[in-house]
Amino acid sequence: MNASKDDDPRRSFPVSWEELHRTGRALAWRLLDVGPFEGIIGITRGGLVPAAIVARELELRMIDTIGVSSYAGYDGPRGELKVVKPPSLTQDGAGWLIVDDLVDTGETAKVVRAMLPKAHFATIYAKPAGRPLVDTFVTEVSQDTWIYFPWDLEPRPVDPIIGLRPPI
Ligand SMILES: O=P(O)(O)OC[C@H]1O[C@H](OP(=O)(O)OP(=O)(O)O)[C@H](O)[C@@H]1O
Ligand SMILES: O=c1[nH]c(=O)c2nc[nH]c2[nH]1
Ligand SMILES: [Mg+2]
Repeated sequence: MNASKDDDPRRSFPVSWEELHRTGRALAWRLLDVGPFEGIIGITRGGLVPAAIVARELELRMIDTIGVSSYAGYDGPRGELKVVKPPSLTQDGAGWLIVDDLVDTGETAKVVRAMLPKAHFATIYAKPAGRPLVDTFVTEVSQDTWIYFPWDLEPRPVDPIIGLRPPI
């Protein structure tokens, strides 16, 4: 089953800024053995913060983006993937690093890899369906998990867990 934010997936995986930073740095450590890279291409928008973390750690200053849009609106259903901003790079991507926050179904990765087939594709998180499309990632979560990134969260009061217990 593929999770979506509209489905109430079985598992939710909220990520704090600190955790994202730590796991982004862990990704940079893994990429150290793969590079050096000419530069980095962030997949907007989710790949922008991870790309900034990796660029800082690997001292990459050539930064490009690919803009991919897949939802009709914030809460709309997932629509057809559209490349709203192609990469500036006109070659096959050899020597370049592509960074996104996660692969889920792998559809975004497929579109991006078709544009730059020789680039190295890295994400912080991977779900099983997308995993074969990623060259390097750090943390795998199950397909029915929805990852909540810190830019999509705000701290809120919650009821005590005991109150959530169903009545006997
Ligand atoms: O493997 P997939 O099923 O294609 O899903 C992964 C993509 O979905 C999310 O982006 P989204 O299209 O929601 O846009 P955003 O990065 O602008 O939030 C995420 O940032 C990945 O890019
Ligand atoms: O914030 C997100 N969390 C996810 O788990 C996910 N899967 C696709 N797109 C996603 N966006
Ligand atoms: Mg994205």
